Amino acid sequence: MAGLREIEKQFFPLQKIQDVIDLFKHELKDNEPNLTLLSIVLGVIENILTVNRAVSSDADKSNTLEPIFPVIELSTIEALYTKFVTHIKKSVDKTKFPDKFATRELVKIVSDVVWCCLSKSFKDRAHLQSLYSFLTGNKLDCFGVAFAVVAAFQILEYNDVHLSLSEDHAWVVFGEDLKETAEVTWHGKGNEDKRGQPITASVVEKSWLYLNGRPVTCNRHMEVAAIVSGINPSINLTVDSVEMGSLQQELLWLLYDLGHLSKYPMALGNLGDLEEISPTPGRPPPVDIFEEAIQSSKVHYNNQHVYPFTYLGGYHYRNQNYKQALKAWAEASNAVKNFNYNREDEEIYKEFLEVGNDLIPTMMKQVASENASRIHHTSISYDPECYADFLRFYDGICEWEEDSKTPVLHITWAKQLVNSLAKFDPTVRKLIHLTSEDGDESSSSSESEEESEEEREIIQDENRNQKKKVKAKKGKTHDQEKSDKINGQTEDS
Ligand SMILES: FC(F)(F)Cc1cc2c(N3CCN(c4nnc(C(F)(F)F)s4)CC3)ncnc2s1
Repeated sequence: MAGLREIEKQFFPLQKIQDVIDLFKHELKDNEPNLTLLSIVLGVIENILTVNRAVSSDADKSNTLEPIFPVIELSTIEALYTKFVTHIKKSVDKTKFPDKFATRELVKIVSDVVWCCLSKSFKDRAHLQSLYSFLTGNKLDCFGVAFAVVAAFQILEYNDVHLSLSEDHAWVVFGEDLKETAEVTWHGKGNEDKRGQPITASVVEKSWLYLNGRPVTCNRHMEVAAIVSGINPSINLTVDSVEMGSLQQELLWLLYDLGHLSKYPMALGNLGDLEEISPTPGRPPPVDIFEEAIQSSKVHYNNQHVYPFTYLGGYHYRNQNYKQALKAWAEASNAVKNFNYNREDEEIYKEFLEVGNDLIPTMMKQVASENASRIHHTSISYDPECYADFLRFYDGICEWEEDSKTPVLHITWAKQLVNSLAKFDPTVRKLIHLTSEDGDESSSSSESEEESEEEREIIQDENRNQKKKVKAKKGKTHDQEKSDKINGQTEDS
C-alpha cells in the first residue's frame, strides 16, 4: 500500500460527523478498507474531543449547543499516515519473505517493530487504542498493539493476517487457511508477554481468556468494526463527549447495516449501551440489540461468550427490571460454568463479583424496602422463577470453580449468598423443584423446608471451615493472588 489515494484525499478537510461517516462508507465499499487511515482519523478526533478538549471561552459557553467538532486537515492525517507507513516499510525487508502468506517469523518481526517503539509507562489508561496514540505518544494498550500489527501487515500487502479477539485479549491469525495463531501483545498485569508463540490447544482448552477456541476472528471490515467499537468517548470518569459518542453510534449503525457486526457480540453490546444513553429514532430498542448479541454468540460461538449476558443484565438492572436482570445473570453464569477459572481471567471474575456481591444485594435490599411499604407482593422475593435464576447464578459459579487451578469463591461470597438467600420469602423456597442435569426431581415441598434449614447449616459450617482454612491454607485465594499481583509485581515490560 502506497500513500493516500487521491479519492481518499477528497474527503478532507473533515468538518462534521457526516464527513467522517462518508469517509468510512467509502472505505467500507472497498474489500481492503484502509485500517491505518481510519485508525488515525478516529484517534485525532477522539484526542481533540476528549483528551485535548478546546477550552471554550465564556463567549461560546452561551451557545453550548454548538457542537465543537474539530476541522481535520488532510495535512495532519497525511503526516501521521506517512510516518507509520515509512516506519513499517523501512523496518521489514520484504525480499526476505517471498511467500504470499505471512510466516511466524515475520509476525514476530512486525510485532517487534511495533513493540520496540512503545514507552514503558502506563498501558491501561484510556485513549491508547489508536495508531494516533502510537504515532504521537508511543503508547498503545493491549488491543492497540494487536491492531497495529494487523494494520502493518495490510501496508505490507498481506491479506491473510487478521485480528482475533476474545472478551479480554487480542492476537492474530495468519497463513494459507488462517490456521496459524500468534501472540503479538501482552495481557494483564505481571504476566510475561508470549509474543510470537502460537496459542496452543492446551492453552485454549476451557479458558475464558481464549473463549475455548471460539474467538471473534475478524476480516478487514470487522477490523474496522473493532476500532469503531474501541472508540472511547470518555472525557473523565463522569463525563463523556457527546460528539464522540454520537460519531461512534452512527459508525456502529453503518457497520450494522452493512452486516459487519453480525458475528461481533461485543460490538453489538457497545451499540446497545449507546442506544440506552441516546436512542436513535427508528432503530430497535437496546434489549433487541443485546438479544442479537446473545443470538450471535449462540449461532457463531457455541454460546461461549459471557459479556452478551452481562450487557443485558446490566441494562435490566439499571432499568430496575430485576426479574430479567436475574435471568440474564443466570445465563451469564450458565456460559461461564464450562470454563476453568485461572489467574488471567480476572476481568470476568470482577464482573461476577460485582453482580453477586454488589448488584444482587442492592437489588434485594431495594425490593425488601418496597415490599415493606407495599401490601400485595409481586416482587422478586416472592417469585419462584427469580429464586431459581438466583440459584442458577450461584450454581454456575460453583461449577466454574470446579476443577479450576485458582479458587473463585471465598468467605465474602458465602456471606453475601446467605444474605441474599434470606431475602427470598420462605414460601418461595418451597415451590422450587431442583433437578440435576439428568433431570431427576430431587426435592418436594416438605423436604425443601428441612433443605433450607440444612442449607443454612451447611453454609454456617462452610463459614467456620473457611475461616480455619484461610489460616491453614498454603495456596493463595484469588484476592490474595490479586493483591500480590498489584503490590508485588513491577510494571510488566
Ligand atoms: F481486544 C481486547 F483485548 F481488548 C479484547 C476486546 C474487548 C472488546 C470490547 N469491549 C470489552 C468488553 N466491554 C464491555 N463493556 N461492558 C460489558 C458488560 F460487562 F456490561 F457486559 S463488557 C467493552 C468493550 N468491545 C469490542 N471489542 C473488543 S475486543
